[in-house]
Amino acid sequence: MDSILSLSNVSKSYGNFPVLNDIDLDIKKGEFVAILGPNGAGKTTLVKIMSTLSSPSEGSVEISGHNVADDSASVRSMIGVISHETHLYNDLTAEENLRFFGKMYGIGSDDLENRIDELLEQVELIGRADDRVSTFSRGMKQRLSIARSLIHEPQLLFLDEPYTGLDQHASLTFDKVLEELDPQDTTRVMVTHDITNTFKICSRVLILNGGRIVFDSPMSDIGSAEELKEIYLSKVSNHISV
Ligand SMILES: Nc1ncnc2c1ncn2[C@@H]1O[C@H](COP(=O)(O)OP(=O)(O)OP(=O)(O)O)[C@@H](O)[C@H]1O
Repeated sequence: MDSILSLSNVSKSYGNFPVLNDIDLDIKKGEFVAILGPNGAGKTTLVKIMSTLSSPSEGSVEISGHNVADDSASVRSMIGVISHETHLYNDLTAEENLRFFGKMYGIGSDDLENRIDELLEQVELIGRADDRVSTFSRGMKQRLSIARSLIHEPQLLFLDEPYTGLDQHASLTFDKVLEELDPQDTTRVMVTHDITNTFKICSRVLILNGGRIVFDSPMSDIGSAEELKEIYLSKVSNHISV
């Protein structure tokens, strides 16, 4: 399998405070990688560095062979990010938001209109297409933000606690959206605290603790969600999270 994302000796400090320590990581095309870890382990910082939103203090990141520091513009068109921040315009309708982001990515008009309809169907907001985002609940904004992140069919999708704010039905809908992405077209990296769901949907699991990767395994080597929970506790129990 081809590598889509490589980190070499990545470290990050805020002032004198080290958050990530010497991370080496290679993610192959088609993988669905979960990043687990206690509060303050450095998960969001790692995803921000992977997705060009933050720079490492040391080391380098490559996406599809492009060095992120030298070529962030071409890299950004290949990636999508779903995080706590929805990056939506409140004064625009759902459809106008998606049209705005689609145009920003240079998607042609006919393709874009079809894509907007398809995504609004998928996240079950087609009935609210013409309503302003300011009238949406938090969960609805999160669902629209999921559609926004997929508008340009990114090769690499970063998800930082994407279930935040979603009710049970919306979470299941979102699982379906993720499942429907062709793994060969979209590699996924997800920060989450939900071990049971991670076991169900991810193909590889990393555990981050104290700014280091303390566990990295294909999910197929782990027998059950219970076993993954035990592994998690054994890997984080000796460390105090900050
Ligand atoms: N902009 C910043 N300036 C200073 N310190 C920061 C900044 N962002 C994060 N940190 C610190 O870096 C450490 C790691 O934070 P990070 O958000 O990456 O953790 P996390 O594993 O995602 O945690 P959580 O599970 O709570 O979301 C924490 O100690 C945090 O206080």
